[in-house]
Amino acid sequence: MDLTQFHGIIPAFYACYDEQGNISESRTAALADYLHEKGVQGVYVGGSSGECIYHSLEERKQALAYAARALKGKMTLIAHVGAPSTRDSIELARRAAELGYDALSAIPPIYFKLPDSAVIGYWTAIMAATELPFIIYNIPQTTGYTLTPAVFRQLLANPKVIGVKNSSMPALDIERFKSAGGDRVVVFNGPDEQFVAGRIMGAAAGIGGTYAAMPDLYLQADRLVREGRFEEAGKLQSAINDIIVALCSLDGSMYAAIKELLLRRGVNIGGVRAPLEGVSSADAARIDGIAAAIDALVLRYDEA
Ligand SMILES: CC(=O)N[C@@H]([C@@H](O)[C@H](O)[C@H](O)CO)[C@@H](O)CC(=O)C(=O)O
Repeated sequence: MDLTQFHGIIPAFYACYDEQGNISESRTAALADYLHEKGVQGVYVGGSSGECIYHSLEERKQALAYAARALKGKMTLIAHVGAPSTRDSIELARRAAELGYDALSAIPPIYFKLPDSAVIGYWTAIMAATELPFIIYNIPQTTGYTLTPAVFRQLLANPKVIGVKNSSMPALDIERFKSAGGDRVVVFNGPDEQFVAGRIMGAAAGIGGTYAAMPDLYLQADRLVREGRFEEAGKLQSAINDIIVALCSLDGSMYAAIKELLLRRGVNIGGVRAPLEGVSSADAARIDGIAAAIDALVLRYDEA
C-alpha cells in the first residue's frame, strides 16, 4: 500500500449543523469545499472535533456519508468509528467502507476501564469487519487508556494496522511508535501545539482539531519541516500556539470559537451541540482579533 496518501495535513473535520442543530449536508459540503481549496491532503471525519461523542449512530453515519459525497476522489478520507460498543463500531466501519473511505480509525472503548486484552479485542474486531486499513487512535487524556509501545507491537501483528494517531502530549511517544512500526506505519501527530516537534520526531502527518481554523499555517509549517528549515518551523509553531491559546481562552468551547471564525471566512457550519458551550457576546470581538492575527501570519509566511 502507498502510505504517502496519508502524509501531510489532515484536518479533523467538524460537525456541521443546520439552524435546528441537525447534521447538514450542504454545510458539510461548504466546509469540504473550503478545505479542498486550501489544499489539505485529507480529512479525519467523525472524531473528537467532529463531536462524535454527542451523536447518535444514525447521525454519525450521516456525517460520514455527507463528507464522503463532498470529498471522495479529491483527498484522503479517514473515518473515525470508535464508539462505546464493539457492535456500533463495526456498524460504522462497514458503512465507512461502503462509502469509499480510505482508512478506519478508532479510539479505545470508553467509560469502563478495560484491560489491554479487551481493547485489543475491540480494535481487532473492527479491523475484521472490513478490508480497510486501520489507524489506532491514542488519546489518553480523554479516554483514560494509554497505548504502550508493547501493545502497539502486538497490534502490528495484524497487517491492517498502518498507523497510529497519537494525541498524547509527549513527542517521545511519537518517536517510540515510529521506532516500533518503522516503514510500515504512519504516525500522525495529534497535539497541534507541537506539530513541528511531532513531525521531526517521526510523524509523517498531522491530524488536528485546529487545522481547519488556519490550514495555510499548518501547510506552511509542514513545508518548512520538509525543507529542513527547522528554526523557521519552530517560530511558526510558536505563533500558531499563541492562536491556539487564544482560541482556548474564550468563554465558549474551542470548537464554537473556530466555527465562529469560519463564519467570518464565509463558511457557516452552525454552532456546537450541548453540553459544549457556544460563544458569548464578549467572545465575538476576541474572535475578530484572532481572525486578524491569523490573516497577518498567513501574509507574513506567504512572503517568506
Ligand atoms: C485532545 C484533543 O482534542 N486533541 C486534538 C487536538 O487537535 C487539539 O484540538 C489541539 O491540539 C488543540 O489543543 C486532536 O488530537 C484530536 C482531534 O482533533 C480529533 O480527533 O478530532
